[in-house]
Amino acid sequence: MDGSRVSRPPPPVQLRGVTYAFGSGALARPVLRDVELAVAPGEIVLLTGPSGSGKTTLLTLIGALRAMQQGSAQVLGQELAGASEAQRVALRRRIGFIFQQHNLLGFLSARQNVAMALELDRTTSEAERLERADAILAQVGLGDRGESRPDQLSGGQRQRVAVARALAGNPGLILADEPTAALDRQSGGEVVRLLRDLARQRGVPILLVTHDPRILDIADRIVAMEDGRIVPASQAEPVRAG
Ligand SMILES: Nc1ncnc2c1ncn2[C@@H]1O[C@H](COP(=O)(O)OP(=O)(O)OP(=O)(O)O)[C@@H](O)[C@H]1O
Repeated sequence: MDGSRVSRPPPPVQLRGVTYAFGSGALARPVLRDVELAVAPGEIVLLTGPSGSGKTTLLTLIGALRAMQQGSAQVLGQELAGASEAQRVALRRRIGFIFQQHNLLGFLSARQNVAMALELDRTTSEAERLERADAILAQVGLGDRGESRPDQLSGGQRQRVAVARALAGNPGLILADEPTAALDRQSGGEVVRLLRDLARQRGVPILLVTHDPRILDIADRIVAMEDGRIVPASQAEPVRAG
């Protein structure tokens, strides 16, 4: 048998020649230049680099939060170059997002915030969604705080609710943008270790943008960006411990 014809599933994220600019014409300002990056199944990749190097722009392209301009981005089997808005919306529903600020709704309880992520699943009742939310809140150590609103929780607890919400819909990929930026050292470390452990159990890959040198040890691989390009590890500026 010809082994070369056995088809492997494509990696969850495969970028080729991704180039992106803000503005147009003479005012066009390139922020991503020919980016090549792959994330393997279950892999935890940290994306670091100086402010303005293009990390967040890259993450929002992969998350189908903005339209591609040049190059190819295959994410969970969807090619994003030329994808329609409907295809991008459908892909976003298969990705768990975690942002710097927790982005929880202040007037909803923790369990309602998590259950909301399941609302797109029309096969489940509200009661079932809340039950699933309670189960995942227990996994992030907040089994007894389901009725608390975000303003009744600490920063670290809020971010753990955000982790629960991101995982609740069984995503195929987690994208996180500076998830520890608003947290102190201890709670930041706890949140990302929890995220890593839960993602590992489920085999979900993570791409996480961070400036935080204290959490680099959670990564399977660290990728550095400079001036819109991925730089080989040997050329990357050393990340200084804060
Ligand atoms: N909506 C926008 N319009 C115009 N320029 C933008 C826009 N968003 C970002 N930029 C610019 O694109 C460049 C890359 O920004 P980006 O946020 O991707 O960098 P970053 O590496 O994530 O930075 P940081 O670590 O500070 O968040 C920056 O120079 C930024 O000013």
